[in-house]
Amino acid sequence: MSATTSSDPSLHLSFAAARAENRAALIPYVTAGHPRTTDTAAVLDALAEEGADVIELGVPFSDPLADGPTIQRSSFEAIAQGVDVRWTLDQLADFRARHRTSVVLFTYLNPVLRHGVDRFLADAHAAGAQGVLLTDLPVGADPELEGKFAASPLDLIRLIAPTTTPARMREIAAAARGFLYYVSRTGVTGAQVELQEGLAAEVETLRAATSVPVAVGFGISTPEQAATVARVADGVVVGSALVETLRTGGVDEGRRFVRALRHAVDGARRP
Ligand SMILES: O=P(O)(O)OC[C@@H](O)[C@@H](O)c1c[nH]c2ccccc12
Repeated sequence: MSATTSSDPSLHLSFAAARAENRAALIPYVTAGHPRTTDTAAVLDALAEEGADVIELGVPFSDPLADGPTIQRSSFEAIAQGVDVRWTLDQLADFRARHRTSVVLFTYLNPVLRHGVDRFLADAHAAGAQGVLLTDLPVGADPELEGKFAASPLDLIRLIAPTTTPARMREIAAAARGFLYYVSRTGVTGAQVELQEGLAAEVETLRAATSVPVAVGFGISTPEQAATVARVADGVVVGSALVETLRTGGVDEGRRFVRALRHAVDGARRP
């Protein structure tokens, strides 16, 4: 395992750099191996080159319960091409040799357990990941497993939903590392048209409860929506809309979409 130095990428530094420029961090999500395994290196390069602050890289899983149709489909197509934890980490290591953009691995508990938790933590760190988001590991659900993450250099990213009670919210906010992910609406991932009313107030409440930045995701599909969220949150996550653009338009269209998101988020500077 490589030793961590102060010049290594970190989620803290990525958000601090965005904050210093008075802008929100842009966090695109892509599924590893999608649309084609041969696209992944170019997709990741395009995200970094177009100014992603943090990349959320999905390790496809066969039962993606939290995902809507677009990301489910991308996961099934990637799995059909043989994509797994090992392959994804190899792609990440390859990317890390070229770019310093922070990377959060997104997956479910099952692929991590299959790979072996200790081995996953060591391999993900060695490949150059800064964080891990496991949608089916709620705070306090498995203290032993969570302890292993806490002892590792990787930040375990926690999710908060509009349905999370205030008491539970404080618990999660206190346990947060790297950043807090506020799910801006109930349901599964996927592009939608209207953003939840009252988002600004929800994000303010969260920011007051935690020492880490608050990123918002779920249903942000256009540059205009990204700009709206960028005015109130520390980070903006865009998944399904980008995955769909990559599927229909390939890497070039995906790159143009991220450029448009970046431009919109930069134009939404906060007071
Ligand atoms: O796809 P959307 O609606 O843009 O939402 C972000 C999202 O895809 C990404 O963060 C993500 C992918 N799968 C998830 C599962 C749970 C929480 C978050 C995610």
